[in-house]
Amino acid sequence: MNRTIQSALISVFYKDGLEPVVRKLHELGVTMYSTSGTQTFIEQLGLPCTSVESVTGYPSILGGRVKTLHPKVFGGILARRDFEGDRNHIAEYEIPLLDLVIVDLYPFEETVKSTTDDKAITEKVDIGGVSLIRAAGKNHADVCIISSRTQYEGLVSLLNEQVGVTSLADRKRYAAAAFAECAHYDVAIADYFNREADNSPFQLSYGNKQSLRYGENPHQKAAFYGDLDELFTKLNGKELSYNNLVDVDAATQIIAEFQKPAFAIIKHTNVCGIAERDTVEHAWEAALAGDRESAFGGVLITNQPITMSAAQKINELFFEILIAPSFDADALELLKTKKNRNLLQQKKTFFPAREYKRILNGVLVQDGDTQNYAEWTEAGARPSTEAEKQDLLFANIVCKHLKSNAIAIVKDKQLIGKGCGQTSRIDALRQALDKANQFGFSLTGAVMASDAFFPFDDCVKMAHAAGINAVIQPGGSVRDKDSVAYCQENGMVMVMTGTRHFKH
Ligand SMILES: NC(=O)c1ncn([C@@H]2O[C@H](COP(=O)(O)O)[C@@H](O)[C@H]2O)c1NC=O
Repeated sequence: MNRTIQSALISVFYKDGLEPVVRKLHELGVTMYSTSGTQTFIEQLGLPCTSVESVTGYPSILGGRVKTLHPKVFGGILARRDFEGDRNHIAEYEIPLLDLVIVDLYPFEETVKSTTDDKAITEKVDIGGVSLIRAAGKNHADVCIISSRTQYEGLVSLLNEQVGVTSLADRKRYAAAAFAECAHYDVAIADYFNREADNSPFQLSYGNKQSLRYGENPHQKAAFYGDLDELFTKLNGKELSYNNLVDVDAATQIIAEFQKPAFAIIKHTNVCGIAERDTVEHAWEAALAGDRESAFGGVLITNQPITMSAAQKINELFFEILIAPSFDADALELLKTKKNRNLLQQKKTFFPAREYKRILNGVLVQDGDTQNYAEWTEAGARPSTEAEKQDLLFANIVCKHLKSNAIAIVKDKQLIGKGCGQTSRIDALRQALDKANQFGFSLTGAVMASDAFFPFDDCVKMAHAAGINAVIQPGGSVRDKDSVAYCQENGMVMVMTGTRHFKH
């Protein structure tokens, strides 16, 4: 059933973007009712607006906590136009019918992000606005609900096209969005109030659906829910794919660990090249040299601005995505010459505080792996030298970002060999040694990191035979003493961290 909009209740927190809407409503002869701040805004535009107070006969009380919460407002929204009983009540209590409700809620999530003041946050729990949205959504048979300022443009187009008339399909679509808005808002509130509760339910609500071309494979439908614009500015390239996003996530997490100039190359979420150097250009060269073969088609990330000299070298490689905090103008121009290449300017570092994973018929939730090591116990034949310590720290971080079982071999802050996703630790080491040999790296003076303890002394033996003399691992095996004894007897450094970094 079509409905002509003759009256509207408008109560919005942010007034920006509202002007074209109220001008259009005025042009259509719609009677506008508003709460105080919104009324002032509309009147300052020179448009007539009736206060909600004049409808309810009450002033806004308790500092605005109660302003629209009144039968004369909710009666006008909830009344079923084709119910005689409802029509009689409307007439008897002189309730103005409301055909359109426009609400923009108090910014609860923004307030949580901007302050820790519990009172200020609690005050931003919108009561009246949510009630208006729910009421109008429920009575979508007669009333149209606009529940977010992101819908203003669409509403103006609709009012233009249909000259102030809404169809049932329009109102249903807006009602669906309205209930989603309320659900999202309530999840944010519940999350805040349950942040320290042990038995809090697991609930997540992400708006901003972005449909993807497909999922991990072309036959899988997929979408991303989140706000990429908060993290990146896209400077060039085609739409990011599902697999691209997964790799961008892995890339941003590993680069967040480095303060000095570093460059990392990611393939299928694993880092295949990474180095720390004095400049971005040198970091790039060293990262690439670590595994020139795997780097092809990779996702590249650095924590430094991309200079022209770095761009000229990066430009020689076929890659999918390059992420950097900024790009020099000439560097950007050069890199943009390939139109499908994604260039992302990272606005802020990102490391997840919580991780989620669907398993069986539920969800696993855990803290992000923010810790690098709990202790630094030198258990080998001698303590590590300063240079070894730097490489051991580096290797430990790299290993943390590889799929288990993982081994990382590092020399002079350059990853020269890695083994990951292996079903045995010794296989991971074999893979890492093969990689180092493939590119002709000498292993003398290199260090080795393991994401979890050595169950046997076979890994330290194999590493030693290859020329590696410093090892970092969490420890914790019932047979730790075998590996430790071997290191002690063979002049090797062995650091125990007490922190395992499984990544399944
Ligand atoms: N308490 C109420 O009766 C009430 N009715 C509407 N609001 C909110 O008040 C805001 C608009 O207020 P104003 O027009 O005074 O700037 C909107 O965000 C709306 O969601 C209310 N405030 C919070 O609950």
